[in-house]
Amino acid sequence: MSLVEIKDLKVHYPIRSGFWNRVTDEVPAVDGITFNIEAGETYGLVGESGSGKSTTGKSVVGLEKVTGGSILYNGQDITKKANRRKLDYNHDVQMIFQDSLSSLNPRKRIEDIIAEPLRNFEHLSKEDEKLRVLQLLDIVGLDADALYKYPHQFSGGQRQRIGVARAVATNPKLIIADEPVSALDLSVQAQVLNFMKKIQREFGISYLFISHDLGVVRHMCNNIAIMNRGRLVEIGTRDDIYNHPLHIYTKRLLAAIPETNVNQRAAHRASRLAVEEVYREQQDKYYDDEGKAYPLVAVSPTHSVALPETIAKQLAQQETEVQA
Ligand SMILES: Nc1ncnc2c1ncn2[C@@H]1O[C@H](COP(=O)(O)OP(=O)(O)OP(=O)(O)O)[C@@H](O)[C@H]1O
Repeated sequence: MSLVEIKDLKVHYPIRSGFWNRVTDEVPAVDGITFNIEAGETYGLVGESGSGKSTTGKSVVGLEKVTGGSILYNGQDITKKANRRKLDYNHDVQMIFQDSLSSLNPRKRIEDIIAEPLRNFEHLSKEDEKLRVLQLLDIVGLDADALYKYPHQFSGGQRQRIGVARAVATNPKLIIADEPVSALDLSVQAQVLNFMKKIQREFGISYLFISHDLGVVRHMCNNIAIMNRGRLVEIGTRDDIYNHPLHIYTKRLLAAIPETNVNQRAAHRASRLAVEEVYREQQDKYYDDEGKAYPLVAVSPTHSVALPETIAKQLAQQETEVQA
């Protein structure tokens, strides 16, 4: 049994209009997605802005009401409130947000911010609480004098590390990290990601790592799902996604990773243009008549792509021949 099993999850937001504010339509933000997160792994959920990643993350934490499907945590469906309570779910599952400035209360000192989940769930003595907060600061590489400061007195990278310290305070089993490093400079990104990995090793945490950037996800995730217009278009291991991508949307995301090697830039630009041309000419092949992604089809035990079966198998075959 996987730690988390997301089965045909749907979250449709109602659109209201008119004098009576009636529901006249809906936005299928998440439109039937299925994937599993194993204990101790970092699972990547990747897609452009508006593809439904954050809505998925919020549903897993229990912050979003789901329209259909289920989210099993240790085999229990946590879309039902009674199960969340029974499982102590709010203790076991925490979230890290992109915008550390707005997610940390500006009027509270760091000591109180990090201690907040401890006060909610652990009820330690004052001395033990302080020791634990100091320990957490140490783990994320911040000095003890941080205790008495406020969020605005830290850099973006340091604030994000404070967010990580708060999220791991209660030894959670799963952390939903929603674009945790997108607002940071490249060098600081690497620092925060390394802390997240270190903490994962120490505490045995699983991450659902949400990002628009396949470049960042490569360093973090063993398994990756690519999300587009509320659906999953490709699922695979890191090797499947980076070395044998099949869906044109995945190829476009890969081509959008900036090339850091100056000598490779011309080749990178040429391959990016080639992908865009395929997209322009063949995009009908990749989506159904309503412009939606097809159901996923397995082309190997680890790799699935959202295409009609014959096309999926044909593309997988071509990919194998190119590699050989
Ligand atoms: N509360 C809401 N009411 C109505 N529509 C919403 C709501 N929240 C999100 N949406 C819509 O649902 C879709 C998915 O949004 P979501 O925030 O999950 O995407 P995302 O992939 O996380 O994008 P971003 O990275 O920009 O946050 C978008 O079309 C968005 O406009």
